[in-house]
Amino acid sequence: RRGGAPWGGALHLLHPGGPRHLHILARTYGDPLCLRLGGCEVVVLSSAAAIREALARRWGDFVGRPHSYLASLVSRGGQDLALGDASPEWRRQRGATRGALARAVRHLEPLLELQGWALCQELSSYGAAPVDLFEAFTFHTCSTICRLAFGDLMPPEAEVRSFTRCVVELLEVWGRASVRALDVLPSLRVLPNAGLRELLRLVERRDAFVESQIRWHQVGNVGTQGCASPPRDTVLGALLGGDPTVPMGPLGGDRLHMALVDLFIGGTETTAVALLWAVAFLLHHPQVQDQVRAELRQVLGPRGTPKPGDMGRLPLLRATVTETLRLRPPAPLALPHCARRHSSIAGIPVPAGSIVIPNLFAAHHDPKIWDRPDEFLPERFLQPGAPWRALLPFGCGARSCVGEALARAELFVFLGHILQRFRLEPPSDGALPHLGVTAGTVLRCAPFRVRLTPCPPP
Ligand code: HEM
Repeated sequence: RRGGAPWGGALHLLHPGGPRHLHILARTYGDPLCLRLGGCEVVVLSSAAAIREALARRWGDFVGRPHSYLASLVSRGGQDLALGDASPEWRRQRGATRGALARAVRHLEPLLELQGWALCQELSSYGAAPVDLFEAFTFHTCSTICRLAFGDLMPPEAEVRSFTRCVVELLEVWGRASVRALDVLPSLRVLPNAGLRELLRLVERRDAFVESQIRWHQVGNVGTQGCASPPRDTVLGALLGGDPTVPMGPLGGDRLHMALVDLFIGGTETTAVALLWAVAFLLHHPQVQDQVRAELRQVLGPRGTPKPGDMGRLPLLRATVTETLRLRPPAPLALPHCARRHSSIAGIPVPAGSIVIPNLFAAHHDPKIWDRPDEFLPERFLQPGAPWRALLPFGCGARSCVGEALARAELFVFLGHILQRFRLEPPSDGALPHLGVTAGTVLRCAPFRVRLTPCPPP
């Protein structure tokens, strides 16, 4: 409808250009863009105004998630916080998880200090050799969630590293075209599928790790610092009912299991790729690196380190993180929503059952809102009147990201620690990272290497 996007346009949805092609389609055919795919209405929203209208103002109409064969297989029949449809059980699961995270995030400062320090120690160990930082970043974002979830009773490092690889591989295998095809072409489900077998093997490994942690904490062990399990101020402790102030708790069974799983799946790779994109842009813009480092030195002195509460005092570091999230939102198409009843967006009728895709990538590149939208300009967020409301890397409304505060704090603290300790330089052949985007649930950047040169003490 609206502009009558041809069937050929719909094929772009499945094409590995992903969000960028949807963005071009929206510019050509308008917003919202309505397509018919395999008998289903798909509505793509490409402006912040339309996304806010659907997900925040009319949240009750669009709070659902579409049914998916694969999502159901990996989430114990849809008991998932992120992919489960809206129901009273889901509402309780989301309320309890948000409450538990919000409580744990209040104690974030020492935890991020420790994790930021450990990250820089690992980076120091690479010496002057150019390195790909993907593995280090995913391990430290996953460890942060482990510390929040399990406190000082978190599993040993080797186990967390192996679990991190499992979480990353799971998203990679799930995103393969041969596996995704099972969602749209049911007839393929009767054929053997190597990707699906691998996906189910990874789900088993993921579940074994999470289940062993829940069991270990339920029986009331004693941690290295003598605290009884589950510690009240951890996410798992609060979800198990250790904290009566957490609303809608306690959780149990599959809902508890899948809530924990979602913290790891939702928070590991997204946060790590945001850090990687920040490093990639800073390699292209060494002058921004120098300015952020100067700000860190001036505000924190020679020994201070950035804390989550310093965002107001370190506006350029914060703006650098924000500009990275604008240009490369780690979840470029968010997660699909489903219309629970007949509704409308921007005056266009949307039938019940339609799939609604918020194209955050397009909204963040909208030339009507953003001046020079394709350029990395952190200073745009230092100016009065910057269009903050058009920035939606975590979505908005009733299904917005539950880990937003944690992710923002991690990105700010980790990037600050790295820039205080190291100059980011390209390898000796001068090769700069490729900044192009590819399709996928998570917006990965092409692998690149960086040299980490220790900064001389001020
Ligand atoms: C830079 C990092 C992150 C980004 C950009 C991001 C982005 C998003 C987006 C766009 C959504 C979908 C919103 C929608 O459906 O409209 C989402 C959902 C979600 N995120 Fe994040 N996220 C990040 C980090 C995290 C972290 C650290 C956690 C937890 C520890 C987390 C847990 C979740 C969960 C559980 C959901 C599902 C919420 C629901 O369906 O009700 N995310 N996130």
